[in-house]
Amino acid sequence: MDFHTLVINPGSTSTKIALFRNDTSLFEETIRHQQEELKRFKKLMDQYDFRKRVILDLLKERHFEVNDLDAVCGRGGLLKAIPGGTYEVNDQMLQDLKNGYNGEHASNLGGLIAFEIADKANAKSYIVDPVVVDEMEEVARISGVPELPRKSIFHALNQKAVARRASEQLDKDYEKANLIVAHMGGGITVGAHKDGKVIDVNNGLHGEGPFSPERAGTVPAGDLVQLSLSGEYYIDEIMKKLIGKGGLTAYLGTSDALEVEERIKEGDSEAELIYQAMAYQIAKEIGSLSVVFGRDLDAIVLTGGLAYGKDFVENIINQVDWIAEVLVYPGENEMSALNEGALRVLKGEEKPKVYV
Ligand SMILES: Nc1ncnc2c1ncn2[C@@H]1O[C@H](COP(=O)(O)OP(=O)(O)O)[C@@H](O)[C@H]1O
Ligand SMILES: CCCC(=O)OP(=O)(O)O
Repeated sequence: MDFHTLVINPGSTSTKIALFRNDTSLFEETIRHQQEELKRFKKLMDQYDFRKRVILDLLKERHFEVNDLDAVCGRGGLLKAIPGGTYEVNDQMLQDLKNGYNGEHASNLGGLIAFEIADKANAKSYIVDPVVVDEMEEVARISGVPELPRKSIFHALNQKAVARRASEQLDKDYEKANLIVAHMGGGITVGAHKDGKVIDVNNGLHGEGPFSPERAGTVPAGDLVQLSLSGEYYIDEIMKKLIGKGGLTAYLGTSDALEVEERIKEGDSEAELIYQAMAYQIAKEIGSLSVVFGRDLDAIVLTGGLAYGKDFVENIINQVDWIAEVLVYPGENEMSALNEGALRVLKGEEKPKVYV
């Protein structure tokens, strides 16, 4: 029997869509959204109709009938912290995605849009390895302020998929490998994968780790408090400085690394400094996680959209290759990882987990 699965992956700077027949990709497309285009939406949920329309228009262009779908699998979402796996979308999940239980991120739209499209087609809807997968060790949760424990919010789906690929290349079981994986996209997360678990990782959403094309990363905490209380900004404006309008966007007015690279080629020294600083912060994050493994690190893995940037990647490698071998997998494997998660359930090889 053939299973047709539509995969939906809303990211901070793009909407990715793919259609699979069993494990064969029939098409995959990335629609990049300029800041200008998303700026008109005040809240994430305001993007719902826009992102759904993008997906449905594309299916129409490809002459694919929604009713022929067996499943729709979305990337989700800022739910409660949960173990990895495939979850069927249910009412509790819809509610938590809508309310942003752990905050706002484009992937909240993944499960919601998947459910609506699947519901109309009488198909199943799932999410796989959402950004809240939490395998952190207790020692890594301590932040220094008891009311503010560190949280595991990261590119779980791609980090896990790429870590498995790297382990295979190293001829090791993922469950026995020691890896540092840096996912470098609209957000940037760097995770310590030990024996198949991500035991430490920066919270890629809420102001921790390297700055990214659209996020601030770690900022001086006291100064942030002062700025927040200065009376010059509403809370939403401060949050936007951390997520959405931080990082490259704040310094250079764009989240598009290709544009930044173009500007550097044309001699823009400000663009060069900021781009170098982003590479420097990623290298420092990798360096700090390396102590988790002592001398037993198998490899450092670079992935995500920014890993296509040759000079950018070279810059990071030059700073960290003394620590361990560096493997580079540009882009991400999220679409096939989502499809595989749904397919395992559709084929009855695995039971879907229930979100409560
Ligand atoms: N060929 C490329 N060279 C350098 N940077 C690239 C390339 N392709 C995409 N990028 C950059 O990668 C970032 C987006 O990465 P991606 O993983 O697609 O993000 P997300 O899924 O978080 O939206 C953007 O800054 C984009 O400009
Ligand atoms: C850290 C949560 C996942 C994330 O940041 O995804 P994008 O880079 O796609 O925005």
